[in-house]
Amino acid sequence: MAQIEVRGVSHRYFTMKEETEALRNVNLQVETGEFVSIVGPSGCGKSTLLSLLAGMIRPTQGEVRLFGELLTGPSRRVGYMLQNDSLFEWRDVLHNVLIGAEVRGLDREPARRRALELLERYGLGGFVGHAPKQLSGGMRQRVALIRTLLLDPDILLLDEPFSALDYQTRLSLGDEVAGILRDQGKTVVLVTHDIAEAITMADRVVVMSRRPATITAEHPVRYAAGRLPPTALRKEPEFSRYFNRVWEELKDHVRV
Ligand SMILES: Nc1ncnc2c1ncn2[C@@H]1O[C@H](COP(=O)(O)OP(=O)(O)OP(=O)(O)O)[C@@H](O)[C@H]1O
Repeated sequence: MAQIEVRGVSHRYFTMKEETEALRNVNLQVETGEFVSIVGPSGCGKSTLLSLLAGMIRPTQGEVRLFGELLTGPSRRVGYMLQNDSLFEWRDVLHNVLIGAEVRGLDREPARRRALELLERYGLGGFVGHAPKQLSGGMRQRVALIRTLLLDPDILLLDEPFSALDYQTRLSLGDEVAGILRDQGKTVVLVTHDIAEAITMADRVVVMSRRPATITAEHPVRYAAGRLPPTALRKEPEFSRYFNRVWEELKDHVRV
């Protein structure tokens, strides 16, 4: 059984002024432990698809099933990470990581121990008492990821988590995050504009059309499978083959 099942999903937004058809008949299955990237032209409906998976909105048509059950609202088994790290500036790193646990009312001491363990394990052990503003952009995103991991979700939804960062930081954080997520064995759905990032991080790349978006192609990335960090995969001979294949698929949907 697939962990995520999107069946015949269409979504329209209604405002006072207009109606926007964001998604049309989207079908997608993601297996347990799989890492799927979603690429598509700007404004096509990628974030809408993630919001549906997060249970924050309901589809106008079709259904989303997680773990075999119809999704009717946010699930505790799903973590969501956005482009903006949304750290609270007045809380130190540890207390930012603990925020979700507090909201959920988890026991303080075990949560604190696990937070410290994760911070240590992923290179932030020396920054526990720092304020977010004392950290680099890449470190802040790592804190945001650890905050999400603390709640131990089975599924992680990542919406352009690196796009606010400069290119070098983006590359090295991509390596770190890919390593952390493989290490944690999570099911991941990553939305990105960056084809290279999509190919080198995921087991499968899903291409969406322009709005109303549907899935036009899926490319299993057979050479990756967590074998090497994303930056090393960029140097592999198969990389450009996958890149061109995805770009060929995508370019007709991109308007300049
Ligand atoms: N809350 C909303 N109300 C009305 N329209 C919306 C809402 N959210 C998104 N839309 C519209 O739905 C369409 C799809 O938006 P969405 O944010 O899902 O696209 P995207 O592919 O994630 O965009 P980007 O590539 O810019 O991040 C866009 O036309 C957007 O303006």
